[in-house]
Amino acid sequence: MYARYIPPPKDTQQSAPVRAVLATAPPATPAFSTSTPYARYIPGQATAQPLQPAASQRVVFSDDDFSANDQSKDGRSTNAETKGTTESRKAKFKSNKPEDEAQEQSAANNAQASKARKRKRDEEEPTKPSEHDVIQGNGTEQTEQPDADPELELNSAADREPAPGASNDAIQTTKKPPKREKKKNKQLGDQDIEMADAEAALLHKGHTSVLERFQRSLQIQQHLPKEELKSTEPEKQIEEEPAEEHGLEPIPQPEPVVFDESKLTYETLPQWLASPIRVNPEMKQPWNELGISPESARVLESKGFKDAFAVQTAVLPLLLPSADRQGDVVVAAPTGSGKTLSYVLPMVHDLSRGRITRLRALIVLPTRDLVHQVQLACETCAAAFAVNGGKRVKIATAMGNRPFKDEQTVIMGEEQKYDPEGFEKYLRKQDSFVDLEESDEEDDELHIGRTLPLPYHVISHVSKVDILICTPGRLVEHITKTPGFTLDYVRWLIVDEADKLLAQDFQQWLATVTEKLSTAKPGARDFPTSNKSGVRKVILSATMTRDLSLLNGLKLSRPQLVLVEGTRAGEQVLPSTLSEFAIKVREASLKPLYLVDLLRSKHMVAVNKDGTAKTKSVPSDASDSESSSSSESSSSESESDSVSDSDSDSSSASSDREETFQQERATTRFPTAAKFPTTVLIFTKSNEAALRLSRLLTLLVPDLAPLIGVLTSSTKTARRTRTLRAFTQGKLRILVASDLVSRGIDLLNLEHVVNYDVPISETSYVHRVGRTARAGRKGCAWTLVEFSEGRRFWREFAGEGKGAVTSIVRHGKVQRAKIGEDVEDGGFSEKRVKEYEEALKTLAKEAGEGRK
Ligand SMILES: Nc1ncnc2c1ncn2[C@@H]1O[C@H](COP(=O)(O)OP(=O)(O)OP(=O)(O)O)[C@@H](O)[C@H]1O
Repeated sequence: MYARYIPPPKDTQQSAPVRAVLATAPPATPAFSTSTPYARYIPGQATAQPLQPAASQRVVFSDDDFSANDQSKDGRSTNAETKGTTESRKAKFKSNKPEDEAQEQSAANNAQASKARKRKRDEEEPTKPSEHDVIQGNGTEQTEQPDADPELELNSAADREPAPGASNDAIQTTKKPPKREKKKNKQLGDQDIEMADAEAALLHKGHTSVLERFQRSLQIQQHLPKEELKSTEPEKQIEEEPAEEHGLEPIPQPEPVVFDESKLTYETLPQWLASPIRVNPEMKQPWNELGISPESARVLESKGFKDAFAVQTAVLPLLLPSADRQGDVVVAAPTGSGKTLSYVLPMVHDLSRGRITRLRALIVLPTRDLVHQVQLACETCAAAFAVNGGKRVKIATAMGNRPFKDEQTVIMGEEQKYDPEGFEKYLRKQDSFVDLEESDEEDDELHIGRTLPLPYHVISHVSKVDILICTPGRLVEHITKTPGFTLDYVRWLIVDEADKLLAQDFQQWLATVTEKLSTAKPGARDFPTSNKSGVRKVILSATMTRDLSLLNGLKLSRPQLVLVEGTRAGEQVLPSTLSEFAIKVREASLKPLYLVDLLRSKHMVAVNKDGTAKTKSVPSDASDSESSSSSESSSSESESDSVSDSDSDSSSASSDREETFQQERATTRFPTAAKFPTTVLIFTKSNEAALRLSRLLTLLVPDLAPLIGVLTSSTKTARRTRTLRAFTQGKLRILVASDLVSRGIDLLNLEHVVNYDVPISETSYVHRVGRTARAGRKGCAWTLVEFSEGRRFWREFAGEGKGAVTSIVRHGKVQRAKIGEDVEDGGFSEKRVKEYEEALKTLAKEAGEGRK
C-alpha cells in the first residue's frame, strides 16, 4: 500500500509542497470524481488547483509511507506525519528481529495487492462508491488516497479502449470525426449514436489521460532534480523498480525516546546510589594499614583512637591521596559510628602537607555545639599530623557566638606588601571617595580593611586559618562581608548532618558556596604533590537523604556512597548496641509520674562495664573563654543563623526562669552520683516543655534535683557548654532537652535516652536515640507512648503492626516495658497523684511570678 500525504485542505493547499500528491478528483470526469479516490500528481498546479474538502477521502499512513514521503522538502512535517512516524517507530520497536520484519512486509504486500484488486473492481463500477471512502478522523476530515494508483487508472482506461492500434484514430476523432464514422453514424439509430458517443468519450478520456501523463513526466524530468523526481511518483517507481533503488527504504530515524515513567525505586537510582560501597559494621583496622604513618597513629592512640572504626576503614582509602582518580564521597552511617574522624583525618593529613596558610577547607554544620565538637576532632588530628615535620594546620570557627568583627580578625589578617603602582591606585581611589559619615555601624562591623597602608605599600588580606568550621549562615556572612575572604584556595568542602543542611537552605548558603567553588583561579586549589585538583566534597549523615534534587545542589563529581552492610540508600540504621523500649502511658495527664517511675526503676542502671565513663569529646576550653569574653551578650541563645528548632518559644522569660532553676541546683554543688547510677537524656517536644519538665522533676524527686540539668535552644551558648561539660564529668546525671541536642552531640557516657514526647519524624527518632550506644558502647532508648500515639509509634517508628512502614533498620525489636502504676489495679496511688497536683500548683505559681 502506498499512501500519500495529503495536506489538510484549509491551510496547506496554498503551501503544499510541489511533490505532494493531490487527491482531488479530475474535474473533467465527474463520474470518476465523486467516486474514485485516485490521487494524481500535477506539477506546478499544487497551489493553483485547490484541494476539495475531502469528505470522501481519508489518509492512512503505512510505515513505508513515512519512510519515503514523510520528509517534506523543507524539513517540516505535519501532525499527521508525526503521528504516522511515531506509529512507524512503535512498529519498529516492537519487532526487532529481521524475520518479524519480513513477515510484516509480506503481510503489507498482501494487503496492498488485495487493495489494488479491490480498487480495480471499484473502478470498473465507478458509480458505486465504496463504504470506506468517507471517514472522519480526529475531528478533521483529511484527504486520503488509500488505494490511489495512477497506473491502475491508466490500465483501467486502457481496458476500455478497443485496441492499441485504434488509439490514434480515437485521438483524431476528438478533433475532427472522420467521414467514415460520420457516415456510419448517420446509418445508426439514435440509440446507437448515444452509445457511440459514450464510447468515444471513454476513448477520449483514456487517451487524454495517457497524454497528460506523458507530458507531465516530461515536465518533471526537465524541471525537477533526480531526487525530487523520485519522490514525486513513488507509486510508479515502486512498481517499476526495486524499492531499494528508489529511496523507499526507511529513512534512518533517531532512536525512539523512551520515557521512563517508572517510580523511583532502589533499582532506578543512579548507579552511585544504587551500588554503594558497603561496610561491615564490625570491621576494625589498624591506622597504619590505612596509610597513616606510625607516628601519627601513635598520637591518635594516645587520644583514645586505637584502631579505625568500620566507617573509617571504608572512607579513608577514598579520601587519602591515591593514584586513582578520586571523586566526592557521600557517607550514610549510623549515629556514633565515627563519621567525624573519617573525614577530619584525611583532610588534615592532606592540608598538613601544605606550606602556606590559606583557607583550604570548610566544614559546615548545623549547630554551634557541633562546631565545637568537630573543632576538638580537628585539633586532635592537627596534632597527629604535625609530628612528622608536617604543617600544624590552623583551625578556626565561625558560628555567630561572638561579634562579627572578632570572628573576622580571627579568620583574616592583613599584610603590607611593597607595590608602588598599587599604592598610587589606592591614593586615587581615596581622593574620589567621600566619607559622608565618619563611622557607621557597617564600618564598625567590617573591622578588616581599616588599616592604612605604609607608603608605596598595599594592604593584602590573607587567611589566618587552613580550616574553617562554621554554621552556614555565618559562612555566607563572611563570604559577602569580610574583605579578602575567598574560597579560591578551598580544597575540601565537608557538609556534616547533610540532610538537615540541605533541607533547610539557610540564606541560600549552598548556592552561594558552590558558585564560589566552581569559579577559581586555575591551579589555586592544587597541591604539587597531590593528584587531586579541584574541590573534594564529603557529605555525611546518619539519616542521609535520597532526594536527588537535594543532592544535585551539591554538584557532586564522581560520587561514591558508603553504606553499612545490609542496608540501602535512604534507610536509617540504628546502632547494633542499642536496645529500644516502649512504655504505654495509660493516663496522659499523669505522664510525668510514668517518667518518675522509670527514673526510679530497676532499668536505670549502668549498662556498660565502665559505667558512665567520662568522655573526651565535649568542648571544655572553648566554653570558658566564651563565657569570659565580651561576646556572651551577643552569643544569642537561638541558633538564628543555622538552626530552626522545632519549637519557637525561646523567650527571655523562660531563659530567666531556667537561670533561676540552675542557680538553685548549683547551691548543692553536684553531690556524688551514688543516688543515680547511670546517665539519662530526656527529650521533650519544645524548649518550654523541657523547662517545665525539668522543674517538675526537681519537685517530684527532690533528691535527684542536683543531678538534673536542662538544655534548650534558648540556653545561652556558654551555659549550654557548661551543662554538657558537667554531664560528661558525671556531675549532672539527668539532662532534659529539646531537639536541639538531638543531632550530632557526642556524649559518650550517656546510657539512656528517654523520648518523653514521641519525636515528630523517623529521622528525629534516629538522631535522638543515637545520642546513646555510640562508638560501640551499649545504650537504651525509652519512649513514653500515649494511647493516641500508639498506632503511629508502632507503625512508623517500630515498624510493627498492620501497614507498618518505616525506613528505620534495627537489629532487634522494640520491646514493651511496663512502668508506673504503683497500685494493683494498674493506677497510681492517691497520695502520688496528690503530690503531683501540688507540684503542678507550685509550677503554675512560679510561672506566674516569672511573668510579673
Ligand atoms: N577510631 C576510633 N576509636 C575510638 N573511638 C572513636 C573512633 N572514631 C570515633 N570515635 C569516637 O566515637 C564517637 C562517635 O563518633 P562521631 O561523633 O564521629 O560519630 P558520628 O558517626 O559522627 O555520629 P552522629 O551521626 O551522631 O554525629 C566519638 O566519641 C568519637 O570520639
